[in-house]
Amino acid sequence: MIPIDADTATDLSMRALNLVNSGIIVLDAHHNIVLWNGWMVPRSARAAARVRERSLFEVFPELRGSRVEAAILGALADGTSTAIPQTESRAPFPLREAGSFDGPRIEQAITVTPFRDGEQRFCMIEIRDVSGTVEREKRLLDHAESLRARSYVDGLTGIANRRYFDVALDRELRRAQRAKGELSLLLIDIDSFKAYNDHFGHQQGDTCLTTVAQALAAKLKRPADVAARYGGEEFAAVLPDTSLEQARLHANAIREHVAALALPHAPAAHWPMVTLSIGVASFDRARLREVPALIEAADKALYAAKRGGRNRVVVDGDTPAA
Ligand SMILES: Nc1nc2c(ncn2[C@@H]2O[C@H](COP(=O)(O)OP(=O)(O)OP(=O)(O)O)[C@@H](O)[C@H]2O)c(=O)[nH]1
Repeated sequence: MIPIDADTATDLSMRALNLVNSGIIVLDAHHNIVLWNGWMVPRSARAAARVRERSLFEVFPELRGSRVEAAILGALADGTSTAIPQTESRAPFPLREAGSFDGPRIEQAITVTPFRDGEQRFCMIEIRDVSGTVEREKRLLDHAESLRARSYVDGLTGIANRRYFDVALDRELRRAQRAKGELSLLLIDIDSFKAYNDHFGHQQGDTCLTTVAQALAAKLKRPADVAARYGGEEFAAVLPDTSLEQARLHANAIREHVAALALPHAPAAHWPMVTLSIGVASFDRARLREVPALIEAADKALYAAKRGGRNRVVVDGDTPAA
């Protein structure tokens, strides 16, 4: 091995420092820059010769009052090391992708480490580019968010699915119980849908389901109202702050709206156009205070609407249809 003298070793150290894949700045006790490595040059658009012996806060005045300034003061005064993760202070140094003058700032993770040379104090600032990590994190969060949103949406009709309905009904029922409020539930079924499928085919059946779902959602105007596909050709609506009689009116408006679309039905159906039967029940402290009882009451009313001839609304407590 060829022996290396001290000067050569220093020269090699400097060259290695310029190859490091993060920003290295060394400051003296007066915050003046004594070292500015090669990584910093294209990202700050400042050559080492232009910044050496100048105060860091003169080169980057915006660092005044920042977490970075506090860390530097701490390092030079008390010898404290500080790590500033990107989550705490995203991009304190105005550094950009090499060659880009107006692009977004590089996301930065920063460490400030004090050291001494004899009596003299220094501190080293290391800046790592964590933009890739931040971007990946953001993509993962976006992906998780879209999965969560999709897991609550019915794939065919685009309205809320059964899972969302269960969550919403449970939440609204608890709220009604707590606040002594009102809450109504509609169970909605497309009449003679088997005949529709048999006559027009399953694909047109799917289109019909989507049209009805969208018409139902469009009739529910309050933000807290929920229209959901309950299963198959059955839908449900959760209507907070709505009494039984108000819910009857809503249900009739929905029924009339869908009948007025005049979607042609199969010859074997009860009515010449696509129609709905709707059962209505409301939260009732004495009798219908839990989800299963409320659903059962709405389902019984729906069954009565079917027996009563379809294309009608039956409300829990109405005289049973003949
Ligand atoms: N096209 C399509 N049809 C569906 C879907 N889900 C359920 N159905 C059909 O809906 C029909 C429901 O039929 P039934 O439960 O016998 O009731 P109905 O013919 O609507 O008669 P009533 O409810 O008594 O008026 C069945 O033929 C199911 O195949 C779906 O996602 N797409």
